[in-house]
Amino acid sequence: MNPVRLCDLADVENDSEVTGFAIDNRKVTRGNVFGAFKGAMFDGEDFIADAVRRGAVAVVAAPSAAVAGAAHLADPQPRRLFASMAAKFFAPFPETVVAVTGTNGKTSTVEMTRQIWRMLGHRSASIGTLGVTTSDDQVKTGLTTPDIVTFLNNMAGLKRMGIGHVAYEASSHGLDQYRAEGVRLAAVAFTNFSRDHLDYHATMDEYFEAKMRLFDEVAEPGAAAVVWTDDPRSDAVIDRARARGLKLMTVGRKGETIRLLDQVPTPLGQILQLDHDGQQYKVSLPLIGAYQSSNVMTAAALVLATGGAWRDVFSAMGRVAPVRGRLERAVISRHGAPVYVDYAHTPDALEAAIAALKPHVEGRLITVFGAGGDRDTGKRAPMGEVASRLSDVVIVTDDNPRTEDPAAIRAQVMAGAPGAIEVGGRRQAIAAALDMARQGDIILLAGKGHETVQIIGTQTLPFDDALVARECAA
Ligand SMILES: CC(=O)N[C@H]1[C@@H](OP(=O)(O)OP(=O)(O)OC[C@H]2O[C@@H](n3ccc(=O)[nH]c3=O)[C@H](O)[C@@H]2O)O[C@H](CO)[C@@H](O)[C@@H]1O[C@H](C)C(=O)N[C@@H](C)C(=O)N[C@H](CCC(=O)O)C(=O)O
Ligand SMILES: Nc1ncnc2c1ncn2[C@@H]1O[C@H](COP(=O)(O)OP(=O)(O)OP(=O)(O)O)[C@@H](O)[C@H]1O
Ligand SMILES: N[C@H](CCC[C@H](N)C(=O)O)C(=O)O
Ligand SMILES: [Mg+2]
Repeated sequence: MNPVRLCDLADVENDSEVTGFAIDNRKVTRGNVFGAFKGAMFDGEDFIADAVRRGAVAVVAAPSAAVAGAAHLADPQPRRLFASMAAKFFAPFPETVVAVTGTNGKTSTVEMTRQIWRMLGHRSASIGTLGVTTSDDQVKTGLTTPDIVTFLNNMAGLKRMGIGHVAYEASSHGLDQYRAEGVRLAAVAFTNFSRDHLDYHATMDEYFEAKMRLFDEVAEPGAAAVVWTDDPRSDAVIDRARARGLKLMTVGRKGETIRLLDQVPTPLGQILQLDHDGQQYKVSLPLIGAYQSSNVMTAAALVLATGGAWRDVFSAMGRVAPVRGRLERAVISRHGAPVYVDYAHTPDALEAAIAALKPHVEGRLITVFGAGGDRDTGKRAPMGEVASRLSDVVIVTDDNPRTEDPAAIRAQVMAGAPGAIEVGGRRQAIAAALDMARQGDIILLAGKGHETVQIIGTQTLPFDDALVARECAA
């Protein structure tokens, strides 16, 4: 293969050979392009000299950065320039890539998109909170949208494996930091919008704008835009999609592409009555939770947008498998109460998860949850409020307290949850819920879903809600 030269990647006359890309000086090797960005914790510009010492041939940084001994590729938005150069370096990528944004439902939607493509005979993958998932394997990356170098490297690796279809989650952090782009998108999707991450974004509008980068900038005109219609922000998203020249496809109760006419919960799932092209269809979705119907419809539209035939897509919708940690039934207690594990970690998601289980509760709904440390503090009381308004028993406990005092986080959640029981230590809380549950009750363990650790202080300890529930039930 011909060596890649700097002048192939950017508008410069420098023909130095480029061997790779790095955003962390400690990972720089000879011939790399180093991206020096100002972050939340560090200023990447402080590491430029070391990166050059390690052999960086070019540094992508703000115009004001001091760069000596390597080419300075200056841009007021260095992350964007870095992403576009790295994309040229790592290409080729899978031919059919779609991206999903929204506060909740991204992981479920990309995973269902992957599954439906697979059922249609395509080799497919999803990238997101669960890691990189293919039909054979799941490799964790640690973040929903990993850093741009890992992201593009993963995409190129999937292409080399012969995978042509990829659905990825574009988180607001990822979009804001240009770490989820560079790959041509066939379609983008919007699931919903509600409170989260206000530790990072100053206001709800700023949070929304970060998500809208996917529609306004990352997707090229002509790509399809799948929009869930039943969210207060849906119309704004539809306007953005039109303004950008995207091919609009809407799903939901007001959807034009797939309309939800009716939804009836059954013991093992739900029956959806859908309209497509003026015809009515009935889907037996083997997943409980009204919210999963939104996700499966969005996934179905993404597959339609990328060439799937309705007949095949429609039949595949009835065969999607549960997504790990999303209303996953972990165990049934000794007294006959099922225990569900769900990743709800926002007020809206908690409401959706509780609403999902409500139709199945004969006795009491017992909700166990906490709120993450070093994250949006303003969502804590509202989560408490939702849980206590909609459940019969609420147990407030710990969920990744990180560097905060767990008792102080619990107190902030309790402030919104009158009558809740406080149990420090998540294992103790789960044990307490299993102890009190009787036949007809349902237990919801919310907030950690698929996670397999509890982060306390700077320690990352093994912890899996589903496993702990099974242990407590034994
Ligand atoms: C707040 C946030 O999103 N931070 C992410 C961001 O870091 P940052 O750009 O602010 O970086 P920084 O640590 O301040 O460092 C600045 C620069 O100096 C470089 N550096 C730093 C130290 C050093 O010794 N050498 C060096 O070169 C860094 O590589 C970086 O380029 O970019 C890093 C890599 O690209 C991420 O690892 C890091 O995620 C942190 C660990 C994190 O916890 N992020 C969470 C909040 C997050 O992003 N979550 C969303 C999920 C949201 C959702 O799904 O709801 C996600 O997409 O995963
Ligand atoms: N369409 C939806 N509407 C409302 N709530 C939902 C929806 N889909 C999922 N949820 C809730 O949000 C939780 C997280 O779902 P999922 O992991 O699919 O979302 P996500 O957007 O990937 O979340 P994250 O931002 O943490 O990556 C679920 O466990 C459920 O409680
Ligand atoms: N993507 C989310 C996940 C939160 C999950 C919850 N268990 C927590 O740790 O707060 C975040 O990083 O804010
Ligand atoms: Mg996710």
